[in-house]
Amino acid sequence: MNQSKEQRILNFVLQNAVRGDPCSVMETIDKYCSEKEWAMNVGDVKGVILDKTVEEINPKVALELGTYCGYSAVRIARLLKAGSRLLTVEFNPEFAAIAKQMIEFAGVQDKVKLLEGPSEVIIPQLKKKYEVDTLDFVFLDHWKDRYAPDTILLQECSLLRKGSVLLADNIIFPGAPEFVKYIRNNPRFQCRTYPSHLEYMKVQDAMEKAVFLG
Ligand SMILES: Cc1ccc(Cc2cc(O)c(O)c(C(=O)NC/C=C/[C@H]3O[C@@H](n4cnc5c(N)ncnc54)[C@H](O)[C@@H]3O)c2)cc1
Ligand SMILES: [Mg+2]
Repeated sequence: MNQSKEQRILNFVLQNAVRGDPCSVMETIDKYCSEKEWAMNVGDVKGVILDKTVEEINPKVALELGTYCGYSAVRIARLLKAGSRLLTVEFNPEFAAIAKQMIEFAGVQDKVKLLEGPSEVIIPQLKKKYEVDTLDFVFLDHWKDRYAPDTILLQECSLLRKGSVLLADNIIFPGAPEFVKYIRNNPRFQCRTYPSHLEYMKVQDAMEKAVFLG
């Protein structure tokens, strides 16, 4: 049975990246996806916006929705201080298995907990089952029509506190119109748009940062 693109990306990392070196893993994925097969990782250009946001917040507890191959999980986890953790949610078992291997190869497994299942099921379990009080940072990069409902769900589950920061990928391409409408008109969020480019392409994209005001 021929391999999936995601399996080919993982194999390329296992054969070409330096084990235990998160930057080497990110660079290797970016190299493969810009030269051989495009894939929907946040990538090296928007990745800098992600890095700056994580460094500014220095989150103790971070949540990622949509692990995919684990590129942004590695990217975020490499910046987390000792004792901080990233919970990343992925419902596709094949992608979850690939991401798990990617995270372990990068050597950030002690900071990352991969939760397999749909965000709408996992989010309501975060407090009791995963011992979360509130989230300092949330990276949204899953199906774009889930951004708004999951942002509402996070609030309903009291997982956001004054100052919690959401960062959403793909505000322009593929776009998340319901989310943008919801968040920008919402007095409980302070929003800012970061124009950028789609990963590995000369296509306009943007990220939206939304700070919960409590
Ligand atoms: C054809 C085409 C390709 C790519 C683009 C451009 C483009 C560029 C980008 O940066 C993109 O992020 C995307 C994009 O669609 N991302 C969706 C990413 C989903 C991942 O998250 C997983 N997932 C999806 N919903 C859930 C959920 N509820 N609970 C748990 N996991 C979920 C999936 O299992 C995938 O692992 C697209 C435009 C058009
Ligand atoms: Mg994306």
